[in-house]
Amino acid sequence: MSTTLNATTDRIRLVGLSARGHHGVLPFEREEGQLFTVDVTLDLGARGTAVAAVTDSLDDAVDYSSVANAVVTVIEGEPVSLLEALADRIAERVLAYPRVLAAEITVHKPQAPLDVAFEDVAMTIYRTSESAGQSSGAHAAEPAEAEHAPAEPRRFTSHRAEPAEPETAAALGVGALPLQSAPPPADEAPASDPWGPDQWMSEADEAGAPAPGASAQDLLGLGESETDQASRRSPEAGPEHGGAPLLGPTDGAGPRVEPLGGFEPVSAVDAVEAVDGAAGAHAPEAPTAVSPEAAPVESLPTGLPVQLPGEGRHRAEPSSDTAVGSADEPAAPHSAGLAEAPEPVAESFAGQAGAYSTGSADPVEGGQETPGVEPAPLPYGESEPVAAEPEAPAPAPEADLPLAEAPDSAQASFGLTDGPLVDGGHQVDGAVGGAAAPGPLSPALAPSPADLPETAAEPVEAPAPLPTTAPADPLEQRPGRPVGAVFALGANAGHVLVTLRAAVRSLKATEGIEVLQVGPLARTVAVVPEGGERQPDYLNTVVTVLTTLSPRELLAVCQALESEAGRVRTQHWGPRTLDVDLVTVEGVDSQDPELTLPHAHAHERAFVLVPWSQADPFAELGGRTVTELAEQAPDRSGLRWLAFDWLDTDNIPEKPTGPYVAPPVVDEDPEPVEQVFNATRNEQSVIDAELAAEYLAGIGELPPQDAQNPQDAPAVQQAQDHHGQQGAPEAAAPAGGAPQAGALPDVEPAGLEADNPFAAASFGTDYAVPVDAAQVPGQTPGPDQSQGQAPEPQAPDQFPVPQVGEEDSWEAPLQWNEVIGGTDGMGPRQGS
Ligand SMILES: Nc1ncnc2c1ncn2[C@@H]1O[C@H](COP(=O)(O)OP(=O)(O)OP(=O)(O)O)[C@@H](O)[C@H]1O
Ligand SMILES: Nc1nc2c(c(=O)[nH]1)N=C(CO)CN2
Repeated sequence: MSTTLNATTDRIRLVGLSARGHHGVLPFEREEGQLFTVDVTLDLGARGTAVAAVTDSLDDAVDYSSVANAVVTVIEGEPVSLLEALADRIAERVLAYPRVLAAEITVHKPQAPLDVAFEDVAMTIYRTSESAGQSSGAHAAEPAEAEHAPAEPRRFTSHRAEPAEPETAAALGVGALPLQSAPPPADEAPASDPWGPDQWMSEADEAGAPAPGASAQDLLGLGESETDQASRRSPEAGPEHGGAPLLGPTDGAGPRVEPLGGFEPVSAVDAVEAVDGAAGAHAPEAPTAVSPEAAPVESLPTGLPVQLPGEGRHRAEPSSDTAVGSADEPAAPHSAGLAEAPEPVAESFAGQAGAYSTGSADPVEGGQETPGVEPAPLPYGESEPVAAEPEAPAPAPEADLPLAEAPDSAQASFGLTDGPLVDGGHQVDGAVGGAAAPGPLSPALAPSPADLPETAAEPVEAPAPLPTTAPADPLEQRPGRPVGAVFALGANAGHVLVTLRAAVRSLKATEGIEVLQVGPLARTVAVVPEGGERQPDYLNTVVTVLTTLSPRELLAVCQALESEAGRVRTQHWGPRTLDVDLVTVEGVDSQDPELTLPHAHAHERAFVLVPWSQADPFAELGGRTVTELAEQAPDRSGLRWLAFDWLDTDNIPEKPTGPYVAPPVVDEDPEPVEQVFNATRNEQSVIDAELAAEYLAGIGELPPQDAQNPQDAPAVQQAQDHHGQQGAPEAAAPAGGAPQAGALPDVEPAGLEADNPFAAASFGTDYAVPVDAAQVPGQTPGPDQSQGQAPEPQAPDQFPVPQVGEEDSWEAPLQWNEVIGGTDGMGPRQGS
């Protein structure tokens, strides 16, 4: 196969078309997806743009925006195993456009699961239009043919430059234009495709786009598999590496796999170039991103040791039945400077959609939502685009009502019903479910018992029947569309690793919650109240989600997870088998002591901020980036390591050592909770409504029509029960003590041992000592094991400074490493 790509042909180049795809050989690639970026050079032949140049009409041009969307649709479409197959499908798609004589496709897979540091894997193929080849052989776009183009301009001005109109191109006489050998379907996404395209990324999913699906011929013999690639020690060994210039002729059957020096995804529009100069413009640009695998440990703010992931990265790991997929993040550039930088979920939650708007069919920018249109909910995995052109009447007047005045019709289309109302922590009896439709998340997020470890917490149950009345508590309100939320998890007693894994699984299985990202596991020095007893290191992580639950329901989820992990509250900031805090809920600001949002201390906790910044590099909190906050957090030096594959492998760094701390035992009766309504919804903070619309489109749902209806608000019964039993005492107490950013204590590190975990947390020294240095069996002080108790908590009127103890006082205690980790369910050593 020859090429028409040369300096004499007109070309359109789209660079950095990025989207999340689920292509790959490995199961996790199929499940979790990853970033793919595509560069496309369309060869229009010699003077291929001459007609459009004269008419200045899009009808006579190749609509690059349509091409861009078609490419993204392929990326997001049916998963394939090999880059070869993906590139071929993209080539086939773009070659179906009239006037496109040939195309060079480069597919970047910068997060490919290689076991070596790398920046990118890129495969380039070059394909000519089959018809071009047939009609004019290797010279599909001879200048002589192109010269006919301007001769009859009136004949083609009425044609749109879309696929499936080959006659249009033929009429132009601009080269030998391709026949439409692969007429595209109107709907590119297979109905059963569990990774159906994000609606907002495929709005130009036009009828002219060709069908995906490479021919067997194309799929055969086009190079090695990604598994083979991954097994090599270097990606340079591709079959055709290093040969042809990128815009020069290549063997159409021979994709290239190139290690590139990085790339910079850019928006399709910005990136489009009408390349009319010489070849060579395809040189890799200076990298602005550091791939996770390639990033040095030193790139982390704290310089802490990092366990590089064995499979490239760690993201949310959907359980086998949670492959919703459609809420995956859209194209987004990599973050820079992070040792592990999974692509951000659609947007940082601080900038997401106005989910707490009135919720009743409120229109969304971009026409993603269709007020009044209520198609039947689709099962997960089915992709039904949200109508782009609403046929329904304008939003009802009540859509603009304040939240407290939201109509009672709100819940219907979400179907998140059949649960008791969480009414400030008290179930309202007599509730009746309002909607029969299943919740949009429930089918896909239904727990799989097999997925749960032995000690896994049970998934939070589906909401129960609904009451007819409820207080106008903003925290009770379910969002009008899925919103972002962030959970922080920490544990330092019991089987910590098992517990945290179980908690993540439970979150994934919780109805109304879709886990987007699971942060790395961070081993952190325990931050304890000033004067408090030292504690073993924590393992911390953060989970970002999309949710349709109300803030109080999310708090109930937190408490249910804690209870399922066997947590009992014996002291403020005491050792715990599991602590789950709700860090943020998009659009919600609350000073309610029972549920303060954002969490009162999150902005100053490196053990929250660092995993969070890794899970969502673009996250913001209080107007500052989480990354920045992490760097300034007083406990930042208490980070010992990060592990990114912690859900998938036991091959994590050294687990915390020190005395085993038995889970505390409850010793007090619950007290009633005094409900305080002191929350607001800050709709001004919500700037991107499309994310949620895209999410809903992806799961085959429309936004709820009646999400504000408190009577339809469900509850998590299990969580509710736990809340009432165990959350009450502490919930009744003010959760104050949160300092303002910038008012943190300035503590000096003098006199501390570098490997003193408590000192490290307290005094901001750069703590990056090898883990072994901290392993001093029997030397780590901690609470009294015999009682599992620690001193009384101090009044939380200031940021607690981690306590620096005197000499270690414990003797030969059971080492935490012996009980903390593993999935074997082994309990603490007895009799030691
Ligand atoms: N954003 C929030 N997330 C979780 N709990 C919160 C939040 N805001 C307030 N609370 C209240 O805080 C109470 C105490 O929570 P918890 O026992 O987890 O505190 P802690 O872990 O000892 O301290 P911290 O909340 O500072 O981590 C809970 O009963 C809950 O009602
Ligand atoms: N390192 C670390 N320290 C803590 C943590 C935690 O999760 N990690 N949680 C606390 C109370 O929730 C108090 N201190």
